[in-house]
Amino acid sequence: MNSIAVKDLQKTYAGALVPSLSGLSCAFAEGKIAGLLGPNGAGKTTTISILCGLVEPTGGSVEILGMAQTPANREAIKRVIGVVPQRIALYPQLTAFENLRYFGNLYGFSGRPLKDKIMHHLEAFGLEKAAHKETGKFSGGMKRRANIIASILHEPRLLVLDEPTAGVDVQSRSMILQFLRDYNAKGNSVIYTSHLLEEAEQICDEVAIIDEGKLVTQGTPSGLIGRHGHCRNLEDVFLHYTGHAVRD
Ligand SMILES: Nc1ncnc2c1ncn2[C@@H]1O[C@H](COP(=O)(O)OP(=O)(O)OP(=O)(O)O)[C@@H](O)[C@H]1O
Repeated sequence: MNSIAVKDLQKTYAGALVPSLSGLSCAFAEGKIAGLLGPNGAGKTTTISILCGLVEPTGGSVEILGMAQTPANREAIKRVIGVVPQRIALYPQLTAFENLRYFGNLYGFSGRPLKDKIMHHLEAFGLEKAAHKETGKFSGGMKRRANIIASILHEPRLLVLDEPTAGVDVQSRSMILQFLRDYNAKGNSVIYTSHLLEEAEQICDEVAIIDEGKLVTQGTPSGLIGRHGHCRNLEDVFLHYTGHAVRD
């Protein structure tokens, strides 16, 4: 089974002159860590927003863990997918614990089991001492780690993260990457976006490079590097396919 499969995905935002996605097709096998890579404006966030049902595509089809993304499957998909957005989705005036209790309640958890679950994750992410601190007072790395916990309370089989390691220090990044490896080792699928190609090369079983709303290539990092004699690493592969011109 695939973790996700999108076919001929199209998206033109209301009022936009050019499409953000123009026929994107790609699929990742279940149980892998997959990277969705591309330059600024390639359509990564749009794709992720469509995968998690926040943005309606203008065309094409989406399957999540074998389920077509239809209104009838919305609830079933919500139970198996966890989404960590690029922007921090926490209430700054609430403590970490209060934020996580709120998100846990949304998934139907409450009482002692929810409290234990929250404390377990806070500890795993090195945030137990900050449990009762307002998240507005957290550092960038602490906010990112708490943001991830909010998305895994229901133990989704598929975790989708939009630039989870952007702008965090080395320690938080290392903790987040180890978490992704451990979460994947339990049999869960992970799809994530990043501009850090060295990181993606290390952590991803498979990557898809997209540009201008289309797939340009897909494969394992070593397979893609080996395909081109002049490419020493994933960054060389990325530049080979997307060029050196800067993007708006
Ligand atoms: N809400 C929106 N309304 C109009 N255009 C949008 C909207 N969101 C994104 N776009 C446009 O769609 C295109 C793809 O954007 P998207 O954010 O999906 O790319 P991205 O690959 O995630 O880029 P980045 O690496 O900069 O985050 C861009 O041209 C962007 O300006």
